[in-house]
Amino acid sequence: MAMAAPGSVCSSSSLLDFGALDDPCHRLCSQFTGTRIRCGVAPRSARLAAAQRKRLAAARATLLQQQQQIIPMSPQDGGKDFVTDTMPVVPAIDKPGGMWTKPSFQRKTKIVCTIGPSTNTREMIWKLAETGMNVARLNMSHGDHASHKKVIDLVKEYNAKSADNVIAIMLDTKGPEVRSGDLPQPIKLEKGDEFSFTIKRGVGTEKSVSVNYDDFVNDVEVNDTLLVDGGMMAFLVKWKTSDTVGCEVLDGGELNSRRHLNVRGKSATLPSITEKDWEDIKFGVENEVDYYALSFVKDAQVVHELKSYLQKSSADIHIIVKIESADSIPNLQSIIDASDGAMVARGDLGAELPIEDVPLLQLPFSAWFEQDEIITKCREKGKPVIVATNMLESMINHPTPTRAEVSDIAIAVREGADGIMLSGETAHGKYPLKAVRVMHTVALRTEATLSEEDSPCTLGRAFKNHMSEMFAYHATMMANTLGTSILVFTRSGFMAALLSHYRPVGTVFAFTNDKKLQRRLALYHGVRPIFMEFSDDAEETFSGALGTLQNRGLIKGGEQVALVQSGKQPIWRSESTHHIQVRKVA
Ligand SMILES: Nc1ncnc2c1ncn2[C@@H]1O[C@H](COP(=O)(O)OP(=O)(O)O)[C@@H](O)[C@H]1O
Ligand SMILES: C=C(OP(=O)(O)O)C(=O)O
Repeated sequence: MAMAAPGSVCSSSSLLDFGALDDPCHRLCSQFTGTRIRCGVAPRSARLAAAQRKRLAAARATLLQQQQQIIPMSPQDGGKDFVTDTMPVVPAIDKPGGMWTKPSFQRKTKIVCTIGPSTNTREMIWKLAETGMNVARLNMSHGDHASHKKVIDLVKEYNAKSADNVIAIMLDTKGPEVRSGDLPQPIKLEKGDEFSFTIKRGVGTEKSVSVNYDDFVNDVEVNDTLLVDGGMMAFLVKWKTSDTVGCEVLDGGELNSRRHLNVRGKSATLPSITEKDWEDIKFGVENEVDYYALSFVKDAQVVHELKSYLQKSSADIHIIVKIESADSIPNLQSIIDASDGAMVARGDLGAELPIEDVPLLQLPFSAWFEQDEIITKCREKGKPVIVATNMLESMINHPTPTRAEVSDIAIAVREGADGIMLSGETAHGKYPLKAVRVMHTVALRTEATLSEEDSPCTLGRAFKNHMSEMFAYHATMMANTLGTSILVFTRSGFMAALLSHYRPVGTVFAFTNDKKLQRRLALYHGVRPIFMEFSDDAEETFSGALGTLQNRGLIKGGEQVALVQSGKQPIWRSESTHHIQVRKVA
């Protein structure tokens, strides 16, 4: 039975609609309606809670078993290594069209890969995608439009050819970042050496290099500490003139071309969206990217400005705000409210703030779930969060990660990040595929250890008022209890994002008739987006979706699945309808 929404009053018995009824299913779900409330409200009895925990553990064990069967392996990464030593791996299977294995859809935390010289070919884009990349990031601080266009076209070609995988494209703006200029060759500097940074163009000698930002000399004071690449090298400012800043080297090293420059504790006074950024944003509109990662956002105003530009351009591109500037911290909440998602850009953040503050700032992305206003926004909008930078830094040059890097990934997964990001590891590293595979495996392992209690707190004031949230919540609880996947049918992505936010144990298969939405959903935690044409007949759509999953080996006959249909744009009725069913796959 379906129910009318929003605003209609419903009894608990009308909440759930079972396509293929069976007794255990009925029993479990009726236990749920009205009683399965976490976040401060105790379960009905300890016995019930223990039974539920047991069921969840069993569901997780089954899922993990399935996941272990489909760990991807690229030909390049073939052979034994630490991953194969610890987990069963299915050998690569050659498929027509150069696809040699499926990525594991069941990893919930998504992997964002920066594309650069190591990976900007057709072969590498394919391999990254098949190894586990979910989002391809283009860093506009490097390369030109022609090289980024080539990558966009390759990702689109992959998406068009891949039967069951889709990659989102994220354009990361350069932003008001301060960088040193090009150098003919790297400069070696030692502690105590004198070196200067100048706003004069085209300087690149043993003693001085250009800086791309004219107000640099005004922003910097004598005795400031200047950091290169977040602290790889450090300089003490000793003097300045109208165009040059003279420094003494505190921590030496090798200075390469176009390196990040930060003044410890200060943000540059540049506008958040520079002229170059507007050019790049326009390029993103023309090439229909899925996300902008907006650099150095200091306040919500800049997000509104970009949104209104996108609206005028009729461009449906979501904005991920990069939190990387000291100035953004006091405005964190309004920035997040204005955005479609956020990135903890730890590189610049760790340079502008004391480095020991960075993990504390990463924390609020999960702690937000306990902060009323932000949890409400997250729940209503299901905004994704990406943790970025240095996650597998040592793998730029080495084939295995450090233990600390593995722990860093595990922490981000436990904190509930939607995405974890690779930068230099995939852009210019020696082992891009191995890095993706390590991320994949560590995320998968960590997710398998998380209990339902680690999911974000769910019930609050929005629950009482918002029909979609209530359905997303109950669908999650129901699917968790039964150990099922969830199928959601969505035209706007809203219900899929809500379900993702509730972090169900099983995969959320999000069926959509919109290819752009399909790509966008690739970033959302636990969501496996699948394109399908919807029929006017709901039953036809449902059986088509179940058939697709069965044909692809994603569900098996006899397995139960939960079906959820959003109320905003129902697939089979003209009036607004919400619907949850549990079905046994034929
Ligand atoms: N499109 C590109 N073209 C050339 N090099 C790139 C590109 N994207 C990334 N890189 C290289 O990979 C490094 C790491 O990527 P990322 O962390 O995104 O850059 P950065 O830290 O410089 O902002 C960059 O410093 C640059 O050397
Ligand atoms: C992701 C980051 O930004 P970018 O690499 O673009 O400087 C960062 O600073 O962590």
